[in-house]
Amino acid sequence: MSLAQPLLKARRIVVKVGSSLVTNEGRGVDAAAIGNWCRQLAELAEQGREVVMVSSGAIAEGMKRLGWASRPQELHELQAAAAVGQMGLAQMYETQLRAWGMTSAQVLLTHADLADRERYLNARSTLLTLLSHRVLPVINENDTVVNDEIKFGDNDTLGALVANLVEADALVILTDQKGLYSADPRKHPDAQFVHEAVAGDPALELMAGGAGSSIGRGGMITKILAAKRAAGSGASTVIAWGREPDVLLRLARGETIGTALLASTAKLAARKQWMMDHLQLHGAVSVDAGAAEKLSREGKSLLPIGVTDVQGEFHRGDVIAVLNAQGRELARGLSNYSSAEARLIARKPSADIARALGYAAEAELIHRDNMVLR
Ligand SMILES: Nc1ncnc2c1ncn2[C@@H]1O[C@H](COP(=O)(O)OP(=O)(O)O)[C@@H](O)[C@H]1O
Ligand SMILES: N[C@@H](CCC(=O)OP(=O)(O)O)C(=O)O
Repeated sequence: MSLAQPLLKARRIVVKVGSSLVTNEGRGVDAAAIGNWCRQLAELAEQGREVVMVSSGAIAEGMKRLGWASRPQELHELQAAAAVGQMGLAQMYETQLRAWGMTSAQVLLTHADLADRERYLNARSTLLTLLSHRVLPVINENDTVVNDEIKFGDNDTLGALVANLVEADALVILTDQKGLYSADPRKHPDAQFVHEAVAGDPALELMAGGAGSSIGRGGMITKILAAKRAAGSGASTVIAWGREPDVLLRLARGETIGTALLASTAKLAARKQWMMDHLQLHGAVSVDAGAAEKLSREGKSLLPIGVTDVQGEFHRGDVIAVLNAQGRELARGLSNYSSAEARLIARKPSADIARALGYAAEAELIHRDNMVLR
């Protein structure tokens, strides 16, 4: 049986690295390890792939800089450590990526940012814009502003949410083990290696234990759940050892290293299903026959020029219906503009949006990737 190669054809990839790898088990930001991944990231970019990095390590690095031997219990102490350590992380990625000719950007996110539809769309647009400029975003949780309830808690979950956000084709989780075993290999040296499985298979959750070191947080269970979440938007996950030589390049060449957790649904179908299940209607726009034809027959985005009427009050990021001249619902999707803005730009060419509003977000009122035909 030949094994799947989730990265071989992946165009957009999210790579997550854990604290113990990034900080060499808490000894401090590991320049050699980060340099190694950055070299590979630059080569992937050279191949025309878009990569987003999700890196942990801020708390571990901050603790080292502050001279703290053990991890504090107090949340604000952890947040302070993260603020200190994030400087070192960002500096290291910036320096190493620049050495390989890459421009990097720092993005700090919280759960609340992605739960709020407007901020979700803003984060998505910013990340996609960075990628379109061939900039490599380096993401971490914004530890300064999070409390227990709204924390991602572990960066595996953040990696999966970013994969959903940018509609990545694949998520790579680099850790201190070769992949998933049938039980925690630190406690069960005879555990069997899992080469491939379907993401979301409940049997996987029984195999996975908690963190193996005092540095990492989530352990294998959060990686299994992250793979399930990433599969929700059609991305397959690979869990692999971060110190495996040329791990990213070899995965991209189709080598079967680590554990592949495969998404069973296609990317766009999964995302659209998610939209249908989660979002309620906030308003509607009527469109002319030309726009109706473009949407229904050609699967195109809805541009403001085709909009003849705007109904209800909605915000950027709300779901609205698209109606034809007879009032039949053709589609629904996420609006890039509020109802007030939509009224100002209706019937106008997209080139006039900036003049009408004083700024332009997107050329489309609803992008086709954010739209489901009825
Ligand atoms: N079934 C399993 N297979 C592999 N590793 C496991 C398993 N169950 C628990 N673990 C533990 O998970 C650890 C990796 O998680 P963690 O320490 O949080 O790393 P990271 O910092 O990379 O997120 C491994 O070192 C291992 O001890
Ligand atoms: N934002 C925290 C993330 C901690 C965390 O999730 O670590 P890990 O389980 O090693 O990915 C930090 O940078 O320290």
